[in-house]
Parts: sequence; C-alpha cells; structure tokens
Amino acid sequence: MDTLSRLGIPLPIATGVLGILIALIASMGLFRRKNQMPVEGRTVLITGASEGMGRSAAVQLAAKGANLILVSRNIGRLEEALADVKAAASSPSTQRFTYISADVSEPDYASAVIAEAIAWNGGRSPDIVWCVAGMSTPLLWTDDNSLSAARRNMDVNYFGSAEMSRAILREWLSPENSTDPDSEPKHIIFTASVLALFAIVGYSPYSPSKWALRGLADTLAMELNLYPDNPVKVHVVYPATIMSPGLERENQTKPGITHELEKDEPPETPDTVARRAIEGLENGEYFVAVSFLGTLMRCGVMGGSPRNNWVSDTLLGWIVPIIYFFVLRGMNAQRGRPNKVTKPAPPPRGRAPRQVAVHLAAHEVEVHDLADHLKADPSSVFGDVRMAADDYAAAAAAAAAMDTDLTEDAHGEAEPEADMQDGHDPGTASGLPPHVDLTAANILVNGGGGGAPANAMSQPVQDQLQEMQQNLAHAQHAHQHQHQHQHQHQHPHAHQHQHQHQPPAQIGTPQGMQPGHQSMDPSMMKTTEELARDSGYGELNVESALAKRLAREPGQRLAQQRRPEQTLNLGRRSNVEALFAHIAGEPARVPCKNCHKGHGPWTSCIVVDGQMCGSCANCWFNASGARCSFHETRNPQVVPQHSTILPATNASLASDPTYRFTASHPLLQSHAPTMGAVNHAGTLWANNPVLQQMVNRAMAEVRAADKATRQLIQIDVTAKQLALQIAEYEDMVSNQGSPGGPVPGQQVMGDESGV
Ligand SMILES: NC(=O)C1=CN([C@@H]2O[C@H](COP(=O)(O)OP(=O)(O)OC[C@H]3O[C@@H](n4cnc5c(N)ncnc54)[C@H](OP(=O)(O)O)[C@@H]3O)[C@@H](O)[C@H]2O)C=CC1
Ligand SMILES: CCCCCCCCCCCCCCCC(=O)[C@@H](N)CO
Repeated sequence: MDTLSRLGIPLPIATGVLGILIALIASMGLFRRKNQMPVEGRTVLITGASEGMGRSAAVQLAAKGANLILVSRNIGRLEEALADVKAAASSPSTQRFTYISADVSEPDYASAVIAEAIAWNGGRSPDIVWCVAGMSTPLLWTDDNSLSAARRNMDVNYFGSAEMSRAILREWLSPENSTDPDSEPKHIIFTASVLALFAIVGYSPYSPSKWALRGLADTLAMELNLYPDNPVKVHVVYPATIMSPGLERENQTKPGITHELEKDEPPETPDTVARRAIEGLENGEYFVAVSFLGTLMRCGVMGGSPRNNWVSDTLLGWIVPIIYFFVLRGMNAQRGRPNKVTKPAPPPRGRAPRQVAVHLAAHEVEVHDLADHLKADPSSVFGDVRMAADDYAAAAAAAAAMDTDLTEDAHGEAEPEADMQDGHDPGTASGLPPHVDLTAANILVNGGGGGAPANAMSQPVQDQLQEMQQNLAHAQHAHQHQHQHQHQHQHPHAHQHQHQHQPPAQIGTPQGMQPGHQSMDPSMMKTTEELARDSGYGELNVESALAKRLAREPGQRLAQQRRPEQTLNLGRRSNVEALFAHIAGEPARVPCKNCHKGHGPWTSCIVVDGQMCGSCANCWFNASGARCSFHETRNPQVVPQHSTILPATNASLASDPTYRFTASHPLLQSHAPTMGAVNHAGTLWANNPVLQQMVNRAMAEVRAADKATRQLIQIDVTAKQLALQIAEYEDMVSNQGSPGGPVPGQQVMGDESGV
C-alpha cells in the first residue's frame, strides 16, 4: 500500500485492476473444473474423419477411449483412417470402430447415416457428433465460377453440417431419449473457421458458409433450452489455417493476395488443431478458438452469442476494437489492383527497377512454392488456362486478320530484357524461363480480371501459353512484313521503324497463320475519308492540312454518333478534322472527362497523337478542344499500340520493368485462372482500348466488305478456328504422355478431393 500511495495510484483503482487481473486469470481456466466432454466409453461420430483435422480428432479421441464412427466419401481413405484410429485405441479390446461412406452435400444424407450408426451401436445413438467435413474454394467474387463455388461450399460446409445436426437432434431430443437432466450431455460440434469471425479477400465463396454455421449454432443453443430433460451442448470450432490435404486443394484456386494476408496466422498441423479443439471442448467452451488470434477474433464478434466466460470474453471484447482500429486500416487499404469491373490499370510507369527487383526478391520463395505445387498437380488449373489460351490465340488470329499495325509500336523502345536490373530476372523468379514474356498472362490480368498466374502455372500450361505467344509473334511478324509494304508507300519514313523490330523466335508456323493470306490484303483497308462516307457523312470539304492528311490515312473505325438523329455541322473546317480524327485516331486509354460524361458527337474518346492540341476528337468538334481534359499539356492519352495486351515481339514491354512487375507480381498473379476470358468478352472489351480497337477494325472491315469479301473473311476465320483446334488436339496428345498431364475435359474446380 505504501508503494502504491507513493506512486500516486489511488487505492480503488489499484484494487479494481487487481480484481480484473485475478478475474481474467481465473476465467482463463487456471482453476478449471472437471472435463466437460468425457469420451471414454462413449460413441463419437465424426464427418470428414478420413483426412486432415477430422482424422486427427478421431485418432486423439480413440486414444481417450472413445468408440468411433468415421464418415466421409472415399472408402479407401476411410479404411486407412480406420486403421490409424484402431492403432490409437487406449483399450482395443473394448473400443469399437467403424466407418460409413456418405456425401454430406447430398440432400437427406444424414438420417440414413444416423440410422446406420444407431444400428451399428446396438440401438443407441452416438453421444457426440462432430461435423468436420468441409471444403474451400477461394476465389475473387467477380471471378468466373465463384457463384457455383459458393453454392458448393454452402452445400458441403453449411448444409452438410446443418442436416447432420438436425438428424441427430431429432434422435437426441425425442421424448423416448429423455434422461436425468444431470446426466452427461450429448454434444453437437460444428467446424467453422476463423474466417467466420474475420473475413479476408478471396474467401467470398467460403466464409458465408461458415458464418452461416455460427447463426445456426446460436439459434440451436437457445432452442436446446426447450429440452431440459435431454441435455445437449452445441459448440463451434474456429480453426485458422490447417496444413491438411484440403489446404493443398484450396491453394490451387487461392488468389495471391489471400496467400499474402493469411500469412498473419501461421498454419498448424491437423494434430495440433484437433488437440486444441478437444481441449476447448473439454473446457466446456461454446465457441472454441484454437489460437490466440482466433480468441481475439471470437471475442470481437460475440454479439448475442452465448459466452464461454462472461468476464474474459467481455474484457477481451473491449480490447479487440482497439486492435482492429490498426489492423483494419492496413487490411482495407487500397491495393491498386484494377479488376475487371473497375478501370484498367494506369500505365505502369514510375517504379524504380531497383524497387521492383527488391519486391520480387521478397516474393521469390512463395512464388516458387506455388509453382512447385502446381507442377505436382498441373491438371488442377489446366483446363481454364487452356480456355484462356484459346481466347488468347483467337485474339491473336483476330489481330493478324484485322491488319494490325505493328510498325507504329516500336517508338523509342529499348532492347528486350533491358529491365533485368540487378541481375534479377522476374521471369526466372516466377519459375518461368526468362524469355517467356508474361504479357500472355497479362491479357487476363488487365482484361480478364482473373489473372492467369504466370507464376502459378504448371509447366505444360506455361509451355502452351508460350507457344501461343510465339505463334502470335510469328503471325504478327509475317503480317508486319507485309504491312510494311503498305506503309512504305504511305509514309516515306516507315522503313525507319524496321530496324527496331526484333525478329520473333522462329517456331513452327501454325497453319492458318501463314503470312500473306487472304484477309490481310492491305487493299481491303479503307481510307479515313471512305469510312467517313460509309459512316453516313456525304461529301465533305477537306480543307485543312490535318484533314487532308487524315483523309488519306487508313481508317480505324466507322464514326458512330451518340445521337444518330443529330445533324452535325460539317461546314466548319475543324469539325471535319474532328470527324477524320475520330475515324483515324487511337482510343484514349481512359476517356477524357467530357467523353466519360457522354458529351461530344461520337461514341468513343479518340485522340491523334500530337494533333488537336492534345484534345480528343469529340472535344475538338465545335469547341476546338477547349474543354477537353487532355487539352494542351495535359497528357495526351494515346494508347501505346498493342503493348498493353499483345505480346511484345520486339522490345516494347520487355523494356519496361514495371510492366514485368505488374505481370509477375505474386499478388496479382498467383491466382488460379479459373476465369476463362470467354465469359468476359464483354468486360474485356469495355476495359481494354486495344481490344476495342481490334473489334472496331473488325467491324469496319466487315461493314466495308462486299458479299464476296465477307464470305472470304468467313472462310479465313473458320480455317483459323480449325487450325487452333488441331493445334489444341496435338498439344493434348503430347501432354497426355507426361505423368500428371491434363486430361481432356477434366473438371477443374469441381471437386475438392478428386474422388
Ligand atoms: N484447412 C484449413 O486451412 C482450414 C479448414 N477448416 C475447416 O476444418 C475442417 C477440416 O479441414 P481440413 O483438415 O482441411 O480437412 P480436409 O479438407 O483435409 O479433409 C476434409 C475431410 O472431409 C471429407 N469430405 C469432404 N467433402 C465431403 C463430402 N462432400 N462428404 C463427406 N465428406 C467430405 C473428406 O473426405 P472425402 O474426400 O473422402 O469425402 C475429408 O475426410 C473443414 O470443415 C474445413 O472447412 C477451417 C479452417 C481452416
Ligand atoms: C484481432 C484480430 C486481428 C486480425 C488479424 C488478421 C489476420 C488474418 C488471418 C486470416 C487467417 C485465415 C485462415 C484461413 C483458414 C481457412 O478457413 C481457410 N484455409 C479455408 O479452409
């Protein structure tokens, strides 16, 4: 007391603090009473008992003298688990063990399982039922398949447990099973996850299925009070990461960002998690957390749930918001990753190569791990990558067919691999051969939102993408060759570009991509003036130098008015310029503010590099660009042609270290490509000006073509599709030879255990 008063701490406060400390220590179980869930001589039914935590729990309960009924689907694994359980029995002569094969996602599975269990158990129901069977399919919510994954997760995790609890409660709570209220209670145990207490990005298909279990358990806890003569306890276990076969499976679709975030809670072995869970159950806990963070998270969400201990749960519940104040601000910070429903990434400039290399070095290990994992089981992701690759090839063929102008995209570009500063090759870091350009994957990152993970790709997939890419490079090269002729008579200086093109790797040219084929005939391209006419604008006064120049240039698109009924004043010189610029120019990466708001006569925001004071064609019309957010020095927003999505046949992307960074960064990339670009054609198109341009050109070409030419285009496209299909088939045949190679039509995401 002397010391306290000398320190100036008032007695009531000191006593209060001391009281709280004693209460905390007492409540945290130092003075525990008896085991609240004895199992010796009792019968425990565990679903999901053949692998992971369920199997560990079964083994540990056998060691404590329980009889066990193991439930899961795969009989082979059940038999192995049964052998382990038998070996662990504390009194093998009296304990009994069996298994029942059942799929917990099947409607009405549970009553049959319980009936079989009761029959095996001499007419008595099991005393403890622990629902462990579960699965997880991490994905981003906007990914393909996330909704079907969510339904599947719900069927297995929620309904699988919900049905079992109902079937067993109907037994336990029936009047014939009434007992002395003081007899040992029965136990129904659900297995959720800390993700039912704290959500992190990537688990949207999964977390709700576990949150739902919490809602059910709270409700049951109250409902069970209606049966004082049939004592039953309900529990929910909240594991964090368990190093189980299930974890390996879920990692196949896990986004990189999710891997990153969940590192904060280190994985535990199934044995450890099962042991801590059983300890919690024996302590009589309702919500059983198996780690310190889990305990904090649990106390952070208590709401109206029954408490394990009013004192410690409440005190910790006051502290957790303070922790969250710091944790959540960090976790919810903007991550700068565009997705397919938001905007495409701004041009990735400005990050020093040094920083990039350091960042990559930091991620190297996990990237390798993932790559290794996928090497072991490439089939898991193969199908969708293949799908994506198909689209890629189709886009490639389309690009070739649409007379892609490659002579423009070499401006000021350095040698390939110029970004390999510090001797640190991101390509190597990601487990790819250094010469593989990651742009092939990037088409999916920027456009598909799914992000074919270059570093998460199995070798055959990498090979395939690489091949696609080289094919495209080849086609482009061949095409470019041909295109240069056209350019040379149009632009006397065109040849200056030529030396900047690196010849692409000479891989076998696929059929259908032969140089010089029909639809690439440059004579089919219409001039801007012709396309203006095709767009419905009659004879125009072409007076200004800019208009004259643009009039002769190959047109890129038809001009489409936002309001087709409107008649535009084309008597004005600058308005003719605007029209031609709109037809001949390039789409802005991001529309100017006016176009974004829907102003201006035409439907897209088009710029011509170095012209119209930087403003777009729409803003040039009638207003000479005055209101354009691109006006004057405000960043002309021309899209670097093709460099955003098409693979660099020359130096274009390789020279930009930040570009590589984007493409190979694990946060963006180690995300299984379950999202075939097919289903995202709409969003790809919307987000990607280069694709828009590609399609615009195709539209212009097709619109401008007469019947016979359209037939030829049709034949050309069909021939390419056939060629792609044949190439695909050849790949498949050659891949089948390799162990673990993909099988045609293999289900990718579907089932968790490959039963
Ligand atoms: N691994 C983790 O990081 C975490 C897991 N959890 C949860 O903990 C529990 C155990 O996880 P974990 O140790 O990883 O388990 P595993 O995924 O390794 O094993 C799952 C078990 O459930 C069975 N199972 C899966 N689906 C079904 C089904 N439809 N019908 C019947 N049985 C099924 C499996 O057997 P079979 O295939 O033969 O049917 C297997 O025995 C799960 O509920 C999981 O959601 C919670 C937090 C973290
Ligand atoms: C006070 C609280 C502080 C919060 C810190 C945040 C740390 C986040 C850790 C998240 C761990 C996720 C484990 C996933 C387990 C799981 O269920 C999946 N593997 C699916 O099976």
